[in-house]
Amino acid sequence: MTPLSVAASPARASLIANSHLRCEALGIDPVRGADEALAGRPELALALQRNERLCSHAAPVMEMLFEQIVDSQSMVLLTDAAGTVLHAIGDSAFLSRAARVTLQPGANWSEAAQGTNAIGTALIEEVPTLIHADEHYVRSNRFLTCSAAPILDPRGNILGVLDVSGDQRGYHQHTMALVKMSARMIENHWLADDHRQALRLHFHPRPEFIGTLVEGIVAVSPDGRILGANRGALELTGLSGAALRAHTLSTLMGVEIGALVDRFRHPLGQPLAVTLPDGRRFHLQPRFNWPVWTASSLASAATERSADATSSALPTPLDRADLDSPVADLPSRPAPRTAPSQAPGLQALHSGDPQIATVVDKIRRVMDRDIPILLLGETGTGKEVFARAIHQDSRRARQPFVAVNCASIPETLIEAELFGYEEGAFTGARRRGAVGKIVQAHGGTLFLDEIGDMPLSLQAHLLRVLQERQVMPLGGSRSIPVDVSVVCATHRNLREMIQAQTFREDLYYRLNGLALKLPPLRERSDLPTLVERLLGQLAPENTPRLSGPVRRLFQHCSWPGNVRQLHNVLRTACVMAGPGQEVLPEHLPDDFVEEARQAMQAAGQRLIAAEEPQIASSGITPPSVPLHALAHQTIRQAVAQCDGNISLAARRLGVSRNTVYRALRNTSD
Ligand SMILES: Nc1ncnc2c1ncn2[C@@H]1O[C@H](COP(=O)(O)OP(=O)(O)OP(=O)(O)O)[C@@H](O)[C@H]1O
Repeated sequence: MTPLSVAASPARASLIANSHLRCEALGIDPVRGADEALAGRPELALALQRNERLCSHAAPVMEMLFEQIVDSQSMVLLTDAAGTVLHAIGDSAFLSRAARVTLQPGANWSEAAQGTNAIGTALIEEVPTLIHADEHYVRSNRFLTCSAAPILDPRGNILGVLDVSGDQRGYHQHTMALVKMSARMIENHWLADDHRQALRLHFHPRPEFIGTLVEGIVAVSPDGRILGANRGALELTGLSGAALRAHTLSTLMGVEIGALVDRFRHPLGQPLAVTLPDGRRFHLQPRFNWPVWTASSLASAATERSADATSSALPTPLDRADLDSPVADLPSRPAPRTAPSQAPGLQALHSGDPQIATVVDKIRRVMDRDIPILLLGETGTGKEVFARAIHQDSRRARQPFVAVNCASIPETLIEAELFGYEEGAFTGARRRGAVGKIVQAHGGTLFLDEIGDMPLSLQAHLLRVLQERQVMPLGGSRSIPVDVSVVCATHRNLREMIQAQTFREDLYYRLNGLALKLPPLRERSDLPTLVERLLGQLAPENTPRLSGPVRRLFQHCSWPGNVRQLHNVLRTACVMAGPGQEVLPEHLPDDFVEEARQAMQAAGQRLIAAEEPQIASSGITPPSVPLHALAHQTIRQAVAQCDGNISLAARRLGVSRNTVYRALRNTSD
């Protein structure tokens, strides 16, 4: 094959120059290269186990890609998000040349390990990257030409990199296009797998492009929320993943979900023309799983939606339900890397309250110093939001953030969930073995939510793992080294638990490098700023604003559910008021207005009669049983009404799943 010249562009030149500067700053020797050794077999086995899902989606695509480049002195490689090569296929003669520069499974091709190279530089720049011949920083790699494209999950997190590397004399300009298309194919498989039960809308400005690799795809829940999108959808709509997920089908495309499902009952229906709010026009064709998309599921979803509307960039109950799905629980699922668009950093949580400012300041001082952080506070005060922000701002941000809710996992399963188990340790569905959450968090952050609910019997095991930094899976004989930063949270008083001998003192001191209390919302002075931000996230375009009476109700509410409750109330308000409208008391949930009105009356204030919503006239007699018992009873009733579906019950009640689990456990009421 005749070598072709590599197209030079200012953008590519500056990308390479920046990468070379980074290599200089890292002190990489261009002659000797970096000292990075090839990982041993156990490490590679672990990386393969952690990325099993990525490998299974990528393998057929890699085979197909290799068929296109066969006999061209080159190879196809797949790496994980850290640049470790997981899988390689290629011409045998070239494979042995590549092995001389450790371009083989188990080797790390991050920039820090190999200097400027397509895989490592694509991971840093997060764009498809071509590095040709002398552009490689390390001399021994200069016989190569490499085209790499990052592979992203539907929320924009990097899963890994697909790369074609070959002899630089065989460079072909089409290789990069092939790699990009193949990476997209893997991403589309991933999206379809993540949202097997969701409605998927395939769209493009030209109907003949639907079904090709340039189409956009969005996954939609039965109540019309956008759950995820492929890269094509982001490019075609011009919206970020977070902005897309803040939409519903009707706010984005002006179509109601029921009408759409009805229209496409016939599988050969013609594509539907839709217009986005900014005037872009598309043709769309849905794909969905008929048994799941029955009229009744749509009807119940619609009922739910009236109380639980649009989603936000922050994790919503629906995101959590999605994460809790069997697909998401697959042990091989790599934990998401937190992308800037997905979780706010600490700065974004700063909204003018002095107590929050102190918390943020203290966290920044201990950040990246291997000091475990313990977050305390009432339910809904944002402990998990803070944990994600800590991870996002840490040097581990590109690695996994893995959250384990010790209250929601049955006691009998926590051990297997946390520590993993070897093949054969169990029978039945769990026969195959699984990587535990601690190993999944390797390199990143492990968030142990509701640590006070960790069974006493497991506390010693957890302490040993944290001290020795090694995990022994159940039924296993080999320990796995782990490096995790630990953030814990609880609403319980751990000191009292230590006295009652239900929490180990040694574990408490191991977890409590810095304990921080998040203030309840009623004590925060930044309510107006918080409201403004949340409204902006919930309805980025045409943000509604609060009327005077609603602002007064908000000021007097005691917010027992804290920021979670505020978020839920505003979400309902946005839908009820409509885009860009003023939020009036009648747009708020009745029970909330009732509660806030009583608080106002107690404070000697009244809403002006004209402003009072109808509910204001209902009288309430004080209950004859303790309030917490009533609350638990209500929760149990809601769970029964939702046929045991905890997420649904929590969503309907506007409380966290933890609160529901706690109420269920507390059978003494
Ligand atoms: N600072 C914040 N900015 C925006 N939204 C927030 C903030 N803090 C909390 N929220 C909202 O409140 C919800 C609950 O937050 P989070 O799960 O972090 O609370 P928590 O204290 O961990 O609650 P629990 O103890 O019940 O698990 C989030 O999903 C988000 O919608």
